[in-house]
Amino acid sequence: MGAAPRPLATPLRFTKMHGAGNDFVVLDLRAGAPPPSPALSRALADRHTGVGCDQILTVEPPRSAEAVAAYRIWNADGSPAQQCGNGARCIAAWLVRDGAATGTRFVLDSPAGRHAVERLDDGHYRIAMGVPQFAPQALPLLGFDAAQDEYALAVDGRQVRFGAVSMGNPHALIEVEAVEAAPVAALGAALQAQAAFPQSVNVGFVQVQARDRIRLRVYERGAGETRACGSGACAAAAILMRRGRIDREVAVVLPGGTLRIGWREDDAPLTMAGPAAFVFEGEFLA
Ligand SMILES: N[C@H](CCC[C@H](N)C(=O)O)C(=O)O
Repeated sequence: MGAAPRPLATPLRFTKMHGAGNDFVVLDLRAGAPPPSPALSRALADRHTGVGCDQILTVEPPRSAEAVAAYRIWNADGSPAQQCGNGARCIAAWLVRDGAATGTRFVLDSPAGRHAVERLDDGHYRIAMGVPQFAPQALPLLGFDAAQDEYALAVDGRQVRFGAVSMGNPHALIEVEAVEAAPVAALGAALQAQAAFPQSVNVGFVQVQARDRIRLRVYERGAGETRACGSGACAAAAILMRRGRIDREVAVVLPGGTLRIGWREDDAPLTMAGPAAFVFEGEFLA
């Protein structure tokens, strides 16, 4: 029998949550504890030896006078991210349960900016996710000077056509006939590896079913395919709305659930509404 694992000097309390199946470990750092190191993020995210999650979310003191709190995001591979739509809804629900957020409307700060939050009657949350940025430099996407409805790159000898937008984090979008048949992992990883995406990219595969309903799968940067990607749903809707392919209110059907995106006009913030669920609380000892 080997020696027992030496537990952490002080157990790390966490809350396990998910938004439409995209799952998170939430850490309360409002008392000033440092953010998780990449190694700790990977240890927490490990689905066999850790808690298991797609991303780690931290709750932190607000950065602006209007906000009740700030949040930050680390992917399962330990890399930081500037935005997480499903995570924003979970942070909102966490702050309501904590008592720090009262009423039905409050503000959160994220690395991507400031977000108005609305608590909805059905327990869902609507988040203002900011104005989509189509300039290639915003992702960054190298090799293109100005925003295009569609880009093309040679990937493993094949021309891949995609849309691109930043929601604070980078997104590429490929239209497919049927999402269940899409080469999500193979093509997602291949596109992420392109030099044109120096900070990698989240890769969405979208099937337009109607002008108010799309199906989406996302191969996320730093996590692989997730059951839902909130900023990915925003990105897919923004790209398809800008192309005139869908209306300005759309249901985005992901493997883990459905999100509702609205974007009334191009220079207005895009909004995303959907669920946030608590799963369990615990102490991480490893
Ligand atoms: N993988 C993303 C971060 C998490 C986004 C996703 N989980 C969401 O709900 O928006 C990135 O590296 O930009």
